[in-house]
Amino acid sequence: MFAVGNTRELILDMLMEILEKGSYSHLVIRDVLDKYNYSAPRDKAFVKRVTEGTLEQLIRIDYILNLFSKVPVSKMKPLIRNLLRMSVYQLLFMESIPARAVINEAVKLCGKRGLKGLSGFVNGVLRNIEREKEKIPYPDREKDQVKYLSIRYSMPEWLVYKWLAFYGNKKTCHILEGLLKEHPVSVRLKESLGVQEKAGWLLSLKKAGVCAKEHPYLPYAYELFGTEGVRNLPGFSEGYFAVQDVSSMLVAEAAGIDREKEMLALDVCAAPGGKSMHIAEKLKGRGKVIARDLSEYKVSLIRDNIKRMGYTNIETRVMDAQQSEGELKEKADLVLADLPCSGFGSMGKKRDIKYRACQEALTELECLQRRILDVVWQYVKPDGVLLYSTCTINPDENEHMVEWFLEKHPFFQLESLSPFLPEVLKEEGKGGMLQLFPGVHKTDGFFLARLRRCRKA
Ligand SMILES: C[S@@+](CC[C@H](N)C(=O)[O-])C[C@H]1O[C@@H](n2cnc3c(N)ncnc32)[C@H](O)[C@@H]1O
Repeated sequence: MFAVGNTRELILDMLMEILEKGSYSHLVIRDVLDKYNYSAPRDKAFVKRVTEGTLEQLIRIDYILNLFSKVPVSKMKPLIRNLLRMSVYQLLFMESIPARAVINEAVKLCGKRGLKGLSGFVNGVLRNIEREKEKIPYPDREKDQVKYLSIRYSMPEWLVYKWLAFYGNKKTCHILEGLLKEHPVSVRLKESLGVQEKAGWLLSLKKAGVCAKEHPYLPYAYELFGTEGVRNLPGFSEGYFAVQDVSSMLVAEAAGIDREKEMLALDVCAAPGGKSMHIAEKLKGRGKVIARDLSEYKVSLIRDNIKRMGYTNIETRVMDAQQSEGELKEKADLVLADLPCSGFGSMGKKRDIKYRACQEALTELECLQRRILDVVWQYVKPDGVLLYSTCTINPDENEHMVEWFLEKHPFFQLESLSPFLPEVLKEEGKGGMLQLFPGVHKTDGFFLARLRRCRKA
């Protein structure tokens, strides 16, 4: 079990791993919480909150540190800069923790990690911030809106600039606010579960201190509050549920599966298998899903999930979606192209995405998306459906990508998503594309388009 002292040490190590070594935050946090699952829920909640919060508010925290420290954040020793960052997060955003405790623990940790000589510096910077925290001068919104929003919401300036240009002031502010709101874990409960099994699951979650709320969009979607990790929850190993954002669940809904007909669905970028499994479930054993991904490792993630959830009608394959698989030409009733993307829609859960992104990487991703789309449309039978989706809110990867595709492949047509969507989204999906935004919709940011192949090429 970890206690207060080493709880903070653990957070420091996690931040070093994520911010200095480049590991993915959601994986680091998940692995640590799984490893220390036996620890007190309060300690686990603290570790998660401080680590995620520090990442979420990093730009604002660094801005403040640069105001109060003679040494710029970029020139500090990595251990010191991350110790200061996590301490500033606690001073500014966790009122329930006495400032004295935050500062003392930081000074102690500094010495424990062999940097006793810098403990005076750490002490001084944190004390000054604590004293002045109500009077911190932020950039003037009127004079420099981009800078103001960037620091206020800890979003890189180039992204704020891009979103203001695409979406305007009001929507951009909604998105920025939405990304900073609490993001509970959402899960898809197997629709095939009986009433008693479902009631038993809800009860055992309650006993485990987890509050499960039905999501307003879909009856089998639940949001889980008060959990620091899902793998140890009741029902996980039994395969009762899959972790999936509600936006992603809409893809299998949009597939419009006719349970009377056998069908072949092909998911060309399927790992870890969330949408493939959901489609397999909707098929109810009629027909098959072929779930492909780029590497053996990625496909092993799909296999693990299929095994846990108990689906039998999914076949997995390692395959680069840029390569053509001749035997599948015009064979699939449904092709799902849930492509690698910038992931801006899931920044609320994967808090380091915003710091990793850059325009060059976006341009590369768009080229990859075009190359994949240019191959995978061929698998769609005449009269079959191609679903294109991303978990981003970047129009170049979404609406503009669909426009590009339709121009090049005019034998596809957008088809209304409305018949497949929950009531509140029907209007927005009627043109065949649906863009969901954090802070505007009750989901992560996500894009979906339904394209019908009208004839042969
Ligand atoms: C958005 S994720 C897919 C999520 C998945 N559909 C789900 O619902 O669980 C994109 C996937 O594309 C895969 N990928 C990236 N490049 C690929 C390529 N050239 N061919 C096939 N898969 C690729 C990645 O490994 C990643 O698993």
